[in-house]
Amino acid sequence: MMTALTGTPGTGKTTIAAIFTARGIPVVSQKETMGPHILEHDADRDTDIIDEDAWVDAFVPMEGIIEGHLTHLLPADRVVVLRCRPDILAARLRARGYSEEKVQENAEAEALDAILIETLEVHPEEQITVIDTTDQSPEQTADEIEAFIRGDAPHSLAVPDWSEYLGRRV
Ligand SMILES: Nc1ncnc2c1ncn2[C@@H]1O[C@H](COP(=O)(O)OP(=O)(O)O)[C@@H](O)[C@H]1O
Repeated sequence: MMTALTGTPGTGKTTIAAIFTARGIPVVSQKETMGPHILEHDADRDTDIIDEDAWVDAFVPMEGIIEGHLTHLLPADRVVVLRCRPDILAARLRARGYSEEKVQENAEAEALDAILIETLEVHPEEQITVIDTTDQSPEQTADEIEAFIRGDAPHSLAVPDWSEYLGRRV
């Protein structure tokens, strides 16, 4: 079974991956699988542009967890969408040294439910669970994800309403 761990940058994917690794549950990062599909490096945005369709088409489904903000596009059996309230997300990204432009862009995408909407276009609802990390510890989030993967917790599509953050700086 393959589980995709996705979410807007700053929602906690890397932090959760580190917790799983420490617990002896290996996590593969999407970056490790994208090498052959990098088209160019966008120096201004410090990010690689990848051929997403070619990456998805070539992806050989694996056992375990794959982490990254595009992994919901993969043929995963389950998808965990991490969420974070836009103003808290902005604070996390600023602490990481992101430019203000990238902070606002990601906070807006989170307020718009952008990744969740994409996930719903690719996967049936029962494969998807949404976890709001705003007010909980990374350990708690990792516990919830483990329970969902084991089949001990039902999926949840409880979507927070962050529309008040739309169209304004956070
Ligand atoms: N419940 C939580 N789950 C995951 N990360 C959290 C949580 N609460 C706070 N954080 C913090 O949010 C930040 C998330 O950053 P990171 O894991 O790099 O996100 P991503 O990989 O999604 O870009 C970290 O500083 C982490 O400590």
